[in-house]
Amino acid sequence: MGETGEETGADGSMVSIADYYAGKNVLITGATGFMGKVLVEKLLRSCPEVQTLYLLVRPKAGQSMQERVSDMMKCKLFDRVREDNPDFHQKIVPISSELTQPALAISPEDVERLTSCVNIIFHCAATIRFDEPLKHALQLNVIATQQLLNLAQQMHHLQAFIHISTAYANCNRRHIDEIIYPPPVEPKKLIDSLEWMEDSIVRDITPRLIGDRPNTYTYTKALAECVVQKESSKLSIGIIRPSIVGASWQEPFPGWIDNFNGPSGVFIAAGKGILRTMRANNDAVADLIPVDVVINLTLAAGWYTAVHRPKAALVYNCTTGGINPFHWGEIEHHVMSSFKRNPLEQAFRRPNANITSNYLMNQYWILVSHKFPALIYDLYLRLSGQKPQMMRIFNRLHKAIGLLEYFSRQDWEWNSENMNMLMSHLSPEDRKTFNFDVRQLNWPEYIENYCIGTKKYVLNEDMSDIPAARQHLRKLRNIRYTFNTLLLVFIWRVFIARSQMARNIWYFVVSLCFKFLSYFRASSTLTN
Ligand SMILES: CCCCCCCCCCCCCCCCCC(=O)SCCNC(=O)CCNC(=O)[C@H](O)C(C)(C)COP(=O)(O)OP(=O)(O)OC[C@H]1O[C@@H](n2cnc3c(N)ncnc32)[C@H](O)[C@@H]1OP(=O)(O)O
Ligand SMILES: NC(=O)C1=CN([C@@H]2O[C@H](COP(=O)(O)OP(=O)(O)OC[C@H]3O[C@@H](n4cnc5c(N)ncnc54)[C@H](OP(=O)(O)O)[C@@H]3O)[C@@H](O)[C@H]2O)C=CC1
Repeated sequence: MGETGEETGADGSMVSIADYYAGKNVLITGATGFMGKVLVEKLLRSCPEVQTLYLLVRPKAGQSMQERVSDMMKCKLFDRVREDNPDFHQKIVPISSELTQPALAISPEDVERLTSCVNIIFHCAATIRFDEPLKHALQLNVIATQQLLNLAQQMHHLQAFIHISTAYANCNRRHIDEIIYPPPVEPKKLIDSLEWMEDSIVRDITPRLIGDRPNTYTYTKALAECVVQKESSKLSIGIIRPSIVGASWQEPFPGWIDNFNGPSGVFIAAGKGILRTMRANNDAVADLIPVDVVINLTLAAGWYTAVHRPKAALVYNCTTGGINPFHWGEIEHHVMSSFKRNPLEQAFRRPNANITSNYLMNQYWILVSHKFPALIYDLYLRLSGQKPQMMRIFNRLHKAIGLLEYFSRQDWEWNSENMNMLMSHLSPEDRKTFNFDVRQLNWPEYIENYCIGTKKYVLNEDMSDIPAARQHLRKLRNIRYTFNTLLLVFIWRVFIARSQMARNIWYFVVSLCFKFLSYFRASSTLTN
């Protein structure tokens, strides 16, 4: 490990976060991902004196790493940085790297360059898929982390290594402290044993290995924490554990989001009127955390780790539930009302999703509100000479929500003392610039911006089209009324009009309703 971070400025006062990053060379993995992009943007905007950002990037989908990084910098997320400094791209140096390859596939020249100048590492890259085969998740989330740590140890001027984990790495526990729990298995042993196994054998034993964790993602993230901890005597390490990372709260502008992960895909499916039911506990805490909060905390933790050099790796549970709780029932309410005010274009049905913790109820609504309409719509498509597609969409949706339900049906308690400790070390100015105080978060406002963000930045829909989208919802409502009326007439003709007994029951029910109505009217006249 290289030199220490400067604890105080020239006047003896504690250096601010921006002052600390001034002149520093920063290495970032996962910079093309959702959180990585926000990290790069914030560093450039709020720490304008930072020297160079080295981004480990792989070529992908026919694009070279240079092209990918140039595209990334054109993104709307960087508008504010571009305004402040049109030449900001000069601070960014992409380094070709495929994290699943030996030595991360970094060229010897680049290794030389990195080891001689990097001061701080932010390790964001990971596979976050819940259905990732164990071998691949292990390769990327654990082995690549180990290789990055090996590289970090060769760096002469490294002051801090910040690893992004997840608050759900230990989701097999109800209460989660800011400590690294013993691993479910010794990572090295697992790596050695899986190496010679065929993929089909690994697939068969995966459920036994992951035990009471829901997927290979949380399992390998737990193993990665242990791998990181093992190096904490040689490096100054911080581990950030965010819960469910959502759209931005304030920075660089409210509601920025660029993917379907976590709740975003659920919100969109509900806004499009496709998703009508999902298993979730109304009263369970929905531990969403805005991406800008996570990034502010990450940068502050980088500063703290470099300046204070804690003896053991410090873990920061970055969650909202214990500080400013909000529940899935409330999320459902606000998401629905937001999409009614700001509808998405070309909705399949009017947005009306309900969550329930009851398995049978959910199955009933899947049948009535998902499969039946999909069947009718596919029939319509077939009859009009088009390819049926709705059932296929629902099957994919059911697979996705099936993987998410583990997280929406229960809640966890996270201790977040280190987050509070970190906040207490910031100057009032830094507390504003790198705000991660979620007590100030106004949930209804945040959810509204989140939903608008999915519309604008994920679906690329224009806000000026909202009147047309509203008109479309009115059309859908009229179709529903017409359909219900036709169904009632059909039921009457087929079942009631043909049987005396059914007619008697029908008249009895109708007269009971009338009696109830006149009683209700009479009693309300008396009270007035
Ligand atoms: C109003 C109701 C209120 C409800 C309240 C309840 C909400 C509950 C939400 C609970 C969230 C819990 C999250 C827990 C997070 C743990 C935190 C973390 O650490 S880790 C972070 C969390 N990690 C995660 O969240 C990862 C979870 N995701 C996965 O594991 C996989 O995506 C998959 C298995 C679900 C689908 O795999 P597969 O079938 O192979 O599909 P591909 O992936 O290959 O995508 C193909 C295409 O489809 C697109 N698209 C994708 N999703 C959706 C969608 N929902 N819709 C539409 N589209 C979607 C996608 O963009 C792509 O487009 P293109 O590029 O082709 O154009
Ligand atoms: N999103 C969330 O809700 C949460 C995320 N986290 C953690 O935050 C971190 C970032 O997550 P997020 O930004 O959402 O994830 P994304 O999937 O958006 O980004 C993943 C990043 O990792 C890179 N990467 C993946 N595989 C490789 C590879 N083989 N070689 C090089 N780079 C690779 C991706 O690059 P490429 O563009 O080339 O694919 C991308 O830049 C992860 O560690 C995750 O575990 C923790 C809690 C919640």
